[in-house]
Amino acid sequence: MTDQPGVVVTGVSGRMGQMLVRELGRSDRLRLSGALERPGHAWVGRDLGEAMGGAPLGVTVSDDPLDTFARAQAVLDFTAPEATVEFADLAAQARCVHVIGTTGLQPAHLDRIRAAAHHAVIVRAGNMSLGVNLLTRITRQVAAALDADWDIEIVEMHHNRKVDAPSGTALMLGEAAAAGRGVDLADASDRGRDGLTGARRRGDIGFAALRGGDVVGEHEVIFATEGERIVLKHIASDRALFARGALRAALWGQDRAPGEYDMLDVLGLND
Ligand SMILES: NC(=O)C1=CN([C@@H]2O[C@H](COP(=O)(O)OP(=O)(O)OC[C@H]3O[C@@H](n4cnc5c(N)ncnc54)[C@H](O)[C@@H]3O)[C@@H](O)[C@H]2O)C=CC1
Ligand SMILES: O=C(O)C1=N[C@H](C(=O)O)C[C@H](O)C1
Repeated sequence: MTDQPGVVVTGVSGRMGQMLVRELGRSDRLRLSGALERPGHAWVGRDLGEAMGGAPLGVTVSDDPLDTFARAQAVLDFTAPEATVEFADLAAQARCVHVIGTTGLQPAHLDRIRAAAHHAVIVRAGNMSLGVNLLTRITRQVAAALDADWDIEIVEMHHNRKVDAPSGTALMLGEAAAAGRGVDLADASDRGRDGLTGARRRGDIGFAALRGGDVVGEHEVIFATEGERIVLKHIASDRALFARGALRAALWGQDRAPGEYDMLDVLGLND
């Protein structure tokens, strides 16, 4: 028996799920205690290591969240919005730290997550990397220093399997720019221009999403005015950095008071 916190990885066959398992294998502070996939998935009932094409890990892939969460202290969740809100309820019941990386969450999903956070620790971020979280701080600062003569555009590119747009990261950067400017993103956001759109509205924060190939994640915040542009850019070239951020959040959340936190809290970048 070990006193390292036990961790469940949900969506374990996914791009992030498998990366989380690899990073847990390297950790000497957390141990993999369970693996979850959706009911009907081919991996359910199989040894996780073998399903991943390697040596047995002694962990059987389950489709029963209640049972796996009951034997864990943390849940690492990079799945899909409907799954994530169900896991938020169940992880809170089991008093597990729920680390949510899932993006594409709509207001109703966010309300349910907020309710679950009354009972347990939830760390949620559209991007778990240090670089992007720092970039949100820089974006807020630059936006605060410039007036609306500077147009703000956020451009992101991801792999061709991504199902949500704009990315969670782009929205985090948009929120940061809006906060710096002292406006509400919901009022200022301009998404998906097409056709005869008319001229750009002063003060808008524009979003553009590109999809192609195997791009892990690239984000640019562009501040453009007459005669000059400032471009802030982050490039993620390895999903391991998101996984390492999630493990750090799971550890940070142990023994913390219930509530909803983000990676700025975990990284000590919140003011
Ligand atoms: N916050 C961050 O740092 C990052 C967030 N993401 C987000 O994580 C999510 C997943 O991304 P990927 O791994 O690329 O997707 P993916 O499609 O490769 O994996 C998702 C997995 O979730 C599983 N799943 C869906 N419903 C489930 C359920 N009810 N129970 C158990 N498993 C279920 C699917 O079967 C699949 O294996 C996306 O929302 C993505 O935007 C991705 C990378 C970094
Ligand atoms: O789906 C992805 O791959 C990613 N999703 C997150 C997002 O929506 O921003 C984080 C990262 O960019 C990769």
